[in-house]
Amino acid sequence: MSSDEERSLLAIVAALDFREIRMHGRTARRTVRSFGVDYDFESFQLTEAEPMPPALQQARRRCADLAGVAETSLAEALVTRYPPGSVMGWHRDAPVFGPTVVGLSLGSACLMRFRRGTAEKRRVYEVELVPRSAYVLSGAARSSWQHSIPPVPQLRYSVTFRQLRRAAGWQWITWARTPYPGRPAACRLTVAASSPSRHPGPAVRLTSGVRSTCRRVLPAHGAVHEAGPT
Ligand SMILES: O=C(O)CCC(=O)C(=O)O
Ligand SMILES: [Fe+2]
Repeated sequence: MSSDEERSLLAIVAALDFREIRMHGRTARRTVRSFGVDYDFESFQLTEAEPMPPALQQARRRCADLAGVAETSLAEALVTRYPPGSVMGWHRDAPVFGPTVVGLSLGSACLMRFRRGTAEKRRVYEVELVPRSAYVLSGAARSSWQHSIPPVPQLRYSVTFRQLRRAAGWQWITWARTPYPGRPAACRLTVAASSPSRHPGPAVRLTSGVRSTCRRVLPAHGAVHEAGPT
């Protein structure tokens, strides 16, 4: 995406009416706005949201091309506003969403961290997300690795495009009630066949089309906690 394209998309995104997120009884510092589908972080419920404005549909087209999926399969656009110092805690995207997630970064750079494994064996990797770039999370990077955003240095926006695991009907709402440990078999990952020691990091495809292996960071750097309502 060019600087001009980013500027015009930012003008639209920055003017959106963002809403607060309450998770585990606390209000996160980042705020969000959903299009297409709305996901409630506390009740794990999906509801229909208003359609994406044309500028987001255009961005979705580019992101769908990058990921090699049909643009209409990216049913949700979640716009997140990160004020300086705000974070996104460790998570995997809910199993109600499909196998491919595409994220677009706007405004300023941040890191995205990845981890998996139990505490003593845990490895943490990170990639830099530069503004105007997009990343694709699929395979194990989507389903097995957790990801987080450590405190962002400056105001940043992201647009996360996600598929619904079941496009038709509303049966998947019951899946959304099942948090990760008990997620249905259909949500299991396609783990890369490569040996974990040779390819230890998650394969995250960035805009360049290069499958980059993330840089490993010390486990101590992996802690990202939701900041309080300050
Ligand atoms: O800010 C980002 O790009 C990460 C967004 C994310 O992880 C999510 O929306 O689930
Ligand atoms: Fe995520």
